[in-house]
Amino acid sequence: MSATADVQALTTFIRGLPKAELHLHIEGTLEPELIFALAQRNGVALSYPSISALRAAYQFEDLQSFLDLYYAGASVLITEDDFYDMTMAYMRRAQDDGVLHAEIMFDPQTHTSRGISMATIFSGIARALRETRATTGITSYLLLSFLRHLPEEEAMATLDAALPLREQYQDLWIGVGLDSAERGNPPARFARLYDRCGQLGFRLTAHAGEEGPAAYVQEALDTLGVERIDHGVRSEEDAALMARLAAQRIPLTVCPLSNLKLQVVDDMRQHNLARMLRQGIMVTVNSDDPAYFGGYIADNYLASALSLDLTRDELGTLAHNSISASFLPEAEKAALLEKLTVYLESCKI
Ligand SMILES: Nc1ncnc2[nH]cnc12
Ligand SMILES: [Zn+2]
Repeated sequence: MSATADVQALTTFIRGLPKAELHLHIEGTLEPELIFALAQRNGVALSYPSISALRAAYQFEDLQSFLDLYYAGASVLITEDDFYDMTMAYMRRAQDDGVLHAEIMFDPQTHTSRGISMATIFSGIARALRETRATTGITSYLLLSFLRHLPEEEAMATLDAALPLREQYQDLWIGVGLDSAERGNPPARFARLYDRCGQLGFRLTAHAGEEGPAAYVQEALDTLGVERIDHGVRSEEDAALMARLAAQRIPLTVCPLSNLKLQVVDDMRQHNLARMLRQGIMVTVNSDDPAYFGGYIADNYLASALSLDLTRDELGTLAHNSISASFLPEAEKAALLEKLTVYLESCKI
């Protein structure tokens, strides 16, 4: 087979892999085309003259340089339909990439600070997720993410504003996360918030060890009590932590193209995804903010496979990990894992 045919076959294999996406910011799925369409619909002024000029600005030197554009892009989201359209666009892409279950983060503070109501945000996103579940069978959960560059009191107020909606969205809103600028904003600043969220029965995740040190991963586990770490790639700097992650099977939701675009790694061939996988760490592959980082989940699998020489068995393990590390009930996990087994068997014939 030619190299091109090889890549095509690999792409088809990856797209067909039944998988879960566990680290995805819905605001990070806003493609420039949709940003411009929504800006026009809502009369929002943008600082870029054209779609191509905006796309050309997607050159980031670190997390903060990305976040500045990401928050600016989210300013076009005003109405319930805007949140619906954004979410539907992502779910269509996820379906094309073989995603059977998605756990989606959203940042209410990015919107409530502009006067958008919590009800509008929930309603638009949830309508798209429920419609997708009904028409395709793809399931999804929502993780309400708090912005760590803002004070804990504001996160508490955000939780207070969202809680009255909990019952209405109990089929979707099952957990919380912590995102935004990591350096200088250690997890421990949100200990009281996480204590409260844990008591309320929410599943707990937090970004840690993306740009911040391995100590933040440890702190997210011990002080916040999270079950899953978003990113966690800098855990490798602490051998004892690595041993713990492996022994306790603590999932890391790794986002390879994000790490490349935000210069967490200089080259995909240096990414530690394969090393961690081969050390028995429960790594998963995800897209983070696909509209900004040049690829959805299948692109992340493919870039990792090509740069790190992942075998098809290893790609199967990554898909297996994604389902196992999800917050689905055990019976639903088992059903998805069965689909994965059948798929992998069918590829061997
Ligand atoms: N990769 C990332 N890290 C931290 N906060 C984010 N918000 C959206 N994407 C993020
Ligand atoms: Zn993220």
